[in-house]
Amino acid sequence: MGESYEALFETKQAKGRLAYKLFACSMLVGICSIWLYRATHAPGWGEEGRWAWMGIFAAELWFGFYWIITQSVRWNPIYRFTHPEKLSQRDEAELPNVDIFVCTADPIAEPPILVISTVLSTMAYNYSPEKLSVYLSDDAGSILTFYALWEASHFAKHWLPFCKKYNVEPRSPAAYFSKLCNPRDACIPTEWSSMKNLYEEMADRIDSIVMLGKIPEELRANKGFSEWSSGMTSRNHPPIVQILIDGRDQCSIDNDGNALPTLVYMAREKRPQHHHNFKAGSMNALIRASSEISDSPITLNLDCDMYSNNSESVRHALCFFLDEDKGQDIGFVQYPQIFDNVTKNDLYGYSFNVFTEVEFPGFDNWGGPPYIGTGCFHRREILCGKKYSKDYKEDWKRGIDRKTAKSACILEERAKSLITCTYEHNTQWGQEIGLKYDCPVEDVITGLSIQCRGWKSVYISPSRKAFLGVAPTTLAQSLVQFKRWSEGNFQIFLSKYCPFILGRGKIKLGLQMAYCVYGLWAPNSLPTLYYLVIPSLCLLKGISLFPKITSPWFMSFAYVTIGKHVYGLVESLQCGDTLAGWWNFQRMWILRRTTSFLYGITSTILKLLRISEMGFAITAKVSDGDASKRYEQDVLEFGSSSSMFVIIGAVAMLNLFCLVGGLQRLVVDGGIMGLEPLFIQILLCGLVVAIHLPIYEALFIRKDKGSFPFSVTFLSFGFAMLVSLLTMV
Ligand SMILES: O=c1ccn([C@@H]2O[C@H](COP(=O)(O)OP(=O)(O)O[C@H]3O[C@H](CO)[C@@H](O)[C@H](O)[C@H]3O)[C@@H](O)[C@H]2O)c(=O)[nH]1
Ligand SMILES: [Mn+2]
Repeated sequence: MGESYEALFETKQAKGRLAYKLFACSMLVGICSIWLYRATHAPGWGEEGRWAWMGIFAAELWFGFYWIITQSVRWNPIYRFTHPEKLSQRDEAELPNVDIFVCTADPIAEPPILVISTVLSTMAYNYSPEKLSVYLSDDAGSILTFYALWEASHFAKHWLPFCKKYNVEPRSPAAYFSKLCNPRDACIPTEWSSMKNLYEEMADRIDSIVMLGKIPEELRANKGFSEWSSGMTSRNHPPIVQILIDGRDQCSIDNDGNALPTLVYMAREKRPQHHHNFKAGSMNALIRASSEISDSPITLNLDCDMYSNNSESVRHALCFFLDEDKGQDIGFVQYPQIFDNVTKNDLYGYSFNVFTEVEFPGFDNWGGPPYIGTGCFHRREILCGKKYSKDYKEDWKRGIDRKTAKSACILEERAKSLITCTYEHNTQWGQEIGLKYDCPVEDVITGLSIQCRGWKSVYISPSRKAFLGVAPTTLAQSLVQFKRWSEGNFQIFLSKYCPFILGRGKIKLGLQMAYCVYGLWAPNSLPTLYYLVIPSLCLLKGISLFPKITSPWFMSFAYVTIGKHVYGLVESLQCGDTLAGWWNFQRMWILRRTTSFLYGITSTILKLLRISEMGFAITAKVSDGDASKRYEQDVLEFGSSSSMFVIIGAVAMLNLFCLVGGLQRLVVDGGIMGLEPLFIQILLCGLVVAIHLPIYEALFIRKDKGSFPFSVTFLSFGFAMLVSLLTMV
C-alpha cells in the first residue's frame, strides 16, 4: 500500500435535483389541496354518495402518504463508478478468495443446462481461478442436475481457456452461442465451430437425460453418482456434497494447463418432517458447507438463471471492499436484477429500468440498496451476524492457505455433517446468523438487518450488465411472483423488523422510508381497487365524486394527476423504456395491485392469524412453444383458470358496463351539459377501459390457448353484472 492513497471508486450525484425537489414540493401542495377539498366538500349525513366520498377520501389520503414515502428514493440518487484498473496495479496475490453460491431447486422449472451455463459463466470470471470456488446448491437433490454439473466440470476445461483466449462475453455458453451477432469475428472460425459443437453435444446429452428422467447405468461408475440410491426423492434424501473440481489439486487443470476454480455440488439433507426454509435454508447450508471447503472472505450469491454477463464483475465489486478509505464500512455490494428475455415493449413490466436507474441509486444515498437475493457480493462475516465496528479488520487472506489441509473426501464428509436437517436445531441460524427464515423475501429482511447492524451497502450498475436472468413469460407467473414479493415486504413492515422500528436510530430516516416503498406495496391494493371500481359505479348511478371542470378545485386534481404521470413517463423514457413499454407498465401496475398485492395482503393477514403457512412458488424459467410465441409478440397470456384472472376480468368488464351506462345516462338525462359534474369520472372510467383493452380482447375476441378460459370469463362476467345491477337498484 503506497503513501498516496488512490480511491478505487467514486460517487456522483444525479443532476437536476433542485428542479426535482421544487417539483415535488409543488406536488405536495397539490395533494394537500385535494385533501382540503375532500375534507370541506363532503356530502352531509343522509345525502347521496357520502360513504363513497369518505372512501375516496381515505384512498386519496393513502395515495398522498404513499407518494411522500416514494420521494425518499427520488430525492437524491447517487451513482457509483469503479476503477478496476487501479485494483489491477495491486499484487494479484493480495486479492481475496471469492466463493460463488448458485441456488437451484427444480430440474423441471429450472433446466439443468441453464443452471450449468450460469455456473460456467462464473467459473470463467477474469479472476485467478485458484481464488474462485463455485458451489451449486440443488434443493431438488436431483441426480439430473448433478449429472449436468459433472458434464460442466469436463466442459470447463475447454470453455475457460477459450473464453480467456478470445476475451469472450458473455461467458455463459448458452447465452454466448445463442446471440444473433456474429461473434466468430474475434476467433479462429474452426476453433469457434468446434467449441460450439462441443457445447451443443453436451447440451443434447444433458437435455435427453433430463427428458428421460434418469441417468444411464454406466455413469454410476463415476465418483459421486453412487450418492443416489433408489427411493430418494427431492423431499427425502441424505446430505450430498461432491467436490467435482478440487482447485487445490495439481491435476485439475484446463486444456491450457491453467488451474481451474473449485466446483462443488451440494444438496442439503431433506426429510419430510423437517422444514427446509426454502432459499434461505439453502443459502445457510451453502455458507456452512463452503466454510469447511474454501472459507473465502467474500461470497457472491446468484439465482440459477442469472448468468454472468460481464467477466469483470468480481473486480468491480472488490473495488468497494478493498477501498482503503471507505471500504471498511461496506458490508455488501448489490448489482441490479436484469433480464435477458424482456421484449421491446416489455409486456409484463420486467425491464425494471426505473428501479435500477432511479430507485436503487436513491436507496444508495441513504446507506445502500437492499439485498435482492441475486447478484450480491457479501463479506462472509456479515452473513454470519457480525456487527459493524470501526476497528474490525477483515482477514483478506482467509481461506488462502488451506492448500495443505485435508483431502477432498474428508472435506466432503465434514461439509455433509454441517448440512443435515438437525444441524440448526437450537442454534441462531435463520435468526441472528445467516439468512433469516419465515419471510418470503429472505433477501430483503436479511439485508435490512445487516444495515441495522451498522454496515453500509453499495449499488453498482455498470454499463455492461453484470448479470442477466430469465423473467416470467406468462401473466400468471408474474402475478404469483409479485404476490410473494409484496407479501414478504409487507410482512417485514408489520413485524419487529419494520424499518421504522428496527431501523430507528440505526439507519437514516430516508432509508427507512425507502424500504417502505416496497413494504407498502400490498396495502396499495385496497385503495387502488376502490379507485377502479367505486367512481365508475357512481358514474353509473350519476353521483359526482369530483369537482366540476369549472371549479378551481379541479386544478388540483388535474395538476397532481398530470404531474405524476407526465413525470413518471419522462422518468421511464429517460431510463430507457419505450412509450408502449411505459403504457404496458401502467397496466401491469394495475393488474399487480388488484391481484398480486391483494393476495399479498390477505395472505400476510392469514399468516399473522396463523391460519396459513409460508410457501415459495418457484418462478419457471422455461415456457412451452405456443406460449413463448405469444410472449414474443407481446400478447398477454391468460390460459389457466387462476382466481386472479377472475378479478382482472371482473374489473375490466365492470368498467365497460359503467362507461356505457354512464354515457347513455348522460345522453338520455342531461345531454352534453350533464357531462360537467361527472367529467372526471367519465375520463377515469374511459382510461381504465383503455388500459384494459388487451383484456377485452382476451375475453371476447382471441381464440388461442392463451385467452381467458371459459369458466373465468363466465365468473367475471357474472360478478360484474351482479355488482352493476345491485348498484342500479
Ligand atoms: O426452496 C427453494 C426455492 C427457491 N430456491 C432458489 O431461489 C432462487 C429464486 O427463486 P425464483 O423462483 O427464481 O424466484 P424469484 O422471484 O425470481 O426470486 C427473487 O426473489 C426471491 C425472494 O422472493 C429471492 O430469493 C431471489 O433471489 C430473487 O431473485 C432460484 O435460484 C431457486 O432455485 C431454492 O434454492 N430453494
Ligand atoms: Mn428468478
